[in-house]
Formats: sequence, C-alpha cells, structure tokens
Amino acid sequence: MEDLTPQRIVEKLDKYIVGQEDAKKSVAIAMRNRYRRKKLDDDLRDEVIPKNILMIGPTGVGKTEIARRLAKLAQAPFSKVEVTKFTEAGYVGRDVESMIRDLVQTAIRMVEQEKRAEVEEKAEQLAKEKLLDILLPQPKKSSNPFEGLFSDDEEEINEEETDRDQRFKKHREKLAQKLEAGELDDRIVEIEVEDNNSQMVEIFSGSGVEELGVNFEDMFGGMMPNSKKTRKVKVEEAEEILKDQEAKKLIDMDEVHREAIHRVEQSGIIFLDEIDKISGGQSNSNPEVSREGVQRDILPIVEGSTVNTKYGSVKTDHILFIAAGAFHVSDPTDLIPELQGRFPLRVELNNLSKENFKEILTEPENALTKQYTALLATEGLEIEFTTTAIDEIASIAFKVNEQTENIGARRLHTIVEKLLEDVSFEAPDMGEDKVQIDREYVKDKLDDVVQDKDLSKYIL
Ligand SMILES: Nc1ncnc2c1ncn2[C@@H]1O[C@H](COP(=O)(O)OP(=O)(O)OP(=O)(O)O)[C@@H](O)[C@H]1O
Repeated sequence: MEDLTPQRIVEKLDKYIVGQEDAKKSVAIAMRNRYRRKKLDDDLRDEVIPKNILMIGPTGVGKTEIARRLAKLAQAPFSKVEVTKFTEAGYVGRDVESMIRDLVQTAIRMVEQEKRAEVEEKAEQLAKEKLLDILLPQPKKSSNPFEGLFSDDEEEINEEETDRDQRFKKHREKLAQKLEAGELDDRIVEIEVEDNNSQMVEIFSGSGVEELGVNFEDMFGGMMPNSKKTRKVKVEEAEEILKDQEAKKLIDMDEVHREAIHRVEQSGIIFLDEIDKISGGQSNSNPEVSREGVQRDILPIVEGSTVNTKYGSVKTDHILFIAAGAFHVSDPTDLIPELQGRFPLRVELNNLSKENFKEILTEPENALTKQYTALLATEGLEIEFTTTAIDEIASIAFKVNEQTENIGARRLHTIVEKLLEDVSFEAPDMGEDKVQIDREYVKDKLDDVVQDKDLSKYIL
C-alpha cells in the first residue's frame, strides 16, 4: 500500500481504462486517504470521516471497471450491488446487510486461494501418497497367536516380514514412478468423497425462502453434517480430489475467516450501483418500499456500524463505498442529506467519443482485439486488425449507440462478436491461416445489420 501513491494508482488504472481522468484521480485520492487515515492516532482517526465517492455518468463508460480495477490493484475485497434490488418485491426485510455478507464471502475466497497456494505443494505430495495407498494397500501384518512361545519360529516370521516389507516398498516406488509419468491416469480407483447432503439443500433453497428474510445458509451452514460416500473415478481425477481434500485439511479455516473479516474491515470496497434510482419518492415496483426507506436502511452501513455474519461481526467504518448512477432524471441532491454527506467526493464520467472507442478497442491490456486475437491463435489462426478496420468498428459502435440505445463501450463487445462470428465458427477447420480484417471486411459483415435499425437493435 505504501507504494500505491495516487499517481501510481492512476498510472495503473490507465492500463485498463481509457479517458475518465477525473474519476481515476478521485478513486486514487480516496484510496490514499484511507491509508493515511489508518496511520492516525486512534482519537483523531475516529474524527476523520472516510471519503466515499459518488460517480455520475451514463451506462457503460467505465464506472464499475474503475472501481473493480482499483480493488484488484489494492488486493482489496470488492463487491458490486445494484441497490434497486432492495426496492423489489420479495425484499420485504430489505436485507441491506447482505452486501456486507457478500463482501465477507468474497474476502474468504480471496484468503482461501492465497492459503491454498501456500499449501499447494504439500497437498500434492500428500495426495500422491494417499493415492498410492489406495492403488497398493499396505499388506496387513500377520498376527502370530504363538508370539513369545517359539523363539525360533518368530525369527523366521520376522525375516519373512522384512522381506515382504522390502518387496512392498519396491512395488510402491515403481508405482509412484508410473503415477508421476501419468501412466496410471486412466485406471479406476475408489475414493471417499464428501456427500454434500443434497436433500437438505434442496428443501431450503426452494422458492419463498428469500421472502422470509431468513438466511438459511447462515443458520445451518455450519451445522449440516457432511457424510461420506465412495466414488469410482479415474486416477487423474482422484488425484485432484485428494489434493483438494488434503489442502482443506492443511488450511485453518478459522484463521481464514478471521483474516477475511480483517480485510473487509480494513480495505473492503463496495460498489453501490444505480444509486440514482433510489433517490426521490416511491418505488414503482413495490409501493410498500419507499426509495427513501432504502436510503435510510443503507445509511447506517455507510456511516459505520457493526454487522453480524456467521463468521463474526464486521465493523463497516473503514469500508470504502463507491456509489454510481446516471442521474438522468434525478440529481444527487435528491438523495437524503445524510447520505449525500457520506459521499463528498463527486466525479462525473464523460460519454465516450469515437476516438475513445478506437483506443478502447486496441490500447488496454485486456483490449477486445487483443482478446480475440489470442483466442483464435489457440486454433492456429492469426487475425490482424488494420487501423481502417478499427476506425470503422468505432464508427459503427458510435452510430448504433446513437440510433438505438446508448450503452457506451458495451456496444463494442456485441459488434466485435458479430464481426468475428464467421471466423470464430470456422477457425478450427481453417488450419494454419491468416485473416486480415480491414475496413471492407467490417463493412461486408456489418453494413446490412447497421442499416436495418430493427435488426441492429437485436443483434448489435
Ligand atoms: N473508459 C473505458 N475504458 C476501457 N473500457 C471501458 C471503458 N468504459 C467502459 N469500458 C468497458 O465497457 C464495459 C462496461 O463498462 P462498466 O461496467 O464500467 O460500465 P458502467 O459505467 O459501470 O455502467 P453501469 O452503470 O451500467 O454498470 C466493460 O467491459 C469495460 O471494460
């Protein structure tokens, strides 16, 4: 965190997000402020209210992407929630605290993955030993009813056993070599696996449960007995299953839970999408739930409170909240004042231009053209986009956004997918080949659809 200065954060975000400089700067400052706040004395720290961010901008211009990337580079647990879901029918209890529980789950997965990487090697070794035990069971030691009575015989028996032990050891070594070489991969073995008690899960996941406002998973998650059953599987699969089982044994889940909660409290980021849709009057979908009511429910979580989860209580004081909305029909000032006060950093994101589209198509590390080029290269097909093609794709995306609905950069996904439909379909049968995608190619594939407004509504 020390090295993640605001400037450094922006540089890193630049690798993925085109334009939106103000938004990148704001999140970078918010991130750094959180770090600064943590360094303050306890008394003063409590006085400094965390600076949450409100992103204002149309759909598909990079709001979520900025927040998600920020979380990734800070290795912070991240979760996105559409706040409008709390106004929907079914959310009578308006379980807004579920957003914290979701974040904890994400953090648990993160920490578990890290711990897993640490024990990976050991688990693999143990799984191999287990598999060898199954493939070649240890011979039972013969019981000797006359033990101690005839000393001569005993000596003979001992010799026999040493002999047999040595033979067994040799066999095991040979088998280990074969296992290593993958020669036993197709052999079938029987292993014990956990039976996840499917019946219980089915009963509780039936419809209507959410309406009860009760989280059965929380209530019963830890109590469901995990019975064992045996399964016949190929050695290859058995190795994976056993590795998984051994890794689980090596990981202290209590520690994982503690660490996960710590991370949520210290560095968690929650993205509250569609915040504009809960500002002002009554909700359309459910007259019982007023939008203002939902804002009031969210407020304590954003202000800092303690939420109970099955893994322990979570203090939300230092969680960074990034709210986002288009605010086409409402204004941030339509939010209740207390909530407005909790989002002092306001930033506007711009509509994307055709030039932005061109950059988005080619520049980011995960740019669409790079993704498709890599995907098709796995089939031995080399595709190359000329600059005229990029220009044409960007123009089309811009035009379709104008003609139908403006969905921002998301339009590029559908257009490129349609453009490459034929090559994607034929690639495996084309053999080693090279396809150049230029302006003519783009026009040839897309012009018909673009001209027909109705068609482009559905396809692009
Ligand atoms: N400025 C940008 N630079 C690079 N990619 C972008 C940009 N804006 C959008 N994208 C891409 O478009 C897609 C949608 O963007 P994103 O999820 O950030 O939209 P959003 O602004 O959060 O919209 P919504 O409010 O509807 O969720 C993502 O795949 C993202 O990578």
